Amino acid sequence: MTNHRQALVDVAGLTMRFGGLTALDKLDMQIMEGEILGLLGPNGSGKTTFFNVLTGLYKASSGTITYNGRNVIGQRPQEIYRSGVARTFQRSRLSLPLTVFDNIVIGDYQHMQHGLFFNLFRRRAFRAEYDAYVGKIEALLQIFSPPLVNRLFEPVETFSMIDRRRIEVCRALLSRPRLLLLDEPSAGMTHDETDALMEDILQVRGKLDNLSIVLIEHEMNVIERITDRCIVFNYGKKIAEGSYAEITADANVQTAYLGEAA
Ligand SMILES: Nc1ncnc2c1ncn2[C@@H]1O[C@H](COP(=O)(O)OP(=O)(O)OP(=O)(O)O)[C@@H](O)[C@H]1O
Repeated sequence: MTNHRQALVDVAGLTMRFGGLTALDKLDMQIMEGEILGLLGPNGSGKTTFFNVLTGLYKASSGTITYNGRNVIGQRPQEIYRSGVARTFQRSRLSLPLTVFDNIVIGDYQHMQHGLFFNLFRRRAFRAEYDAYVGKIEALLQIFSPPLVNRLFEPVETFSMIDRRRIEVCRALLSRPRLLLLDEPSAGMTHDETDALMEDILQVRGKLDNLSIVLIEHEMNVIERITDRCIVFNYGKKIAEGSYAEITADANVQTAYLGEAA
């Protein structure tokens, strides 16, 4: 961990309106190279909207997100993905009857030489690309979750919840992103499963050089354990920023959470 990190992403004046609702309100923030940044805030505070704008699913009403020296606002999701931003979703996007291999490859179809359907249905003709994918996926699973390597061609529906989550994270990592966005990876898992998944994520960060991770998470023990820094949203604004200890001691953060519970 170095103290002189560069900003990988620079967000300035980012505003996202849905009709009369302002989901992101003149947001200024940075994501630093190699950090694990926790994104916190009450329900509806704009966290997922931020991911959706950063990955090109929504076009911001105003403001900029500078990544790789370019403003991503207005770029298509595929362009942003190809430039190294990958994500997981709050709800699983796995196709349960398909194998681990197929699910992971589908996630990367934008990088494929011959397009998704060509590859899925004409595998023999494109053996070389197929073999390269098997090799890449095995290498990734070996880093992330070695027991999954031997189950590459089993359907996802036969896997536990935590393994499914691992598969989703591997799918996001296949493109070797510089920035990985994880939307509530602990959702639906037990404490033990969550602990194990977080351990895996720390392992991955240790092995994939300079990967930045932004984690939306409600489990405070997860945030405390794996983040280097946290940012707290409330009503689409950044209300606090700092270490876990700093943000949990912050009066504005306490009010935002207590206000929600009241
Ligand atoms: N596509 C949309 N159309 C209209 N309103 C939306 C849309 N997406 C999000 N919103 C609204 O924007 C606000 C922020 O939602 P968002 O999902 O970003 O919050 P969040 O912090 O991720 O919440 P949670 O922790 O519940 O996932 C909410 O009021 C939500 O209803």
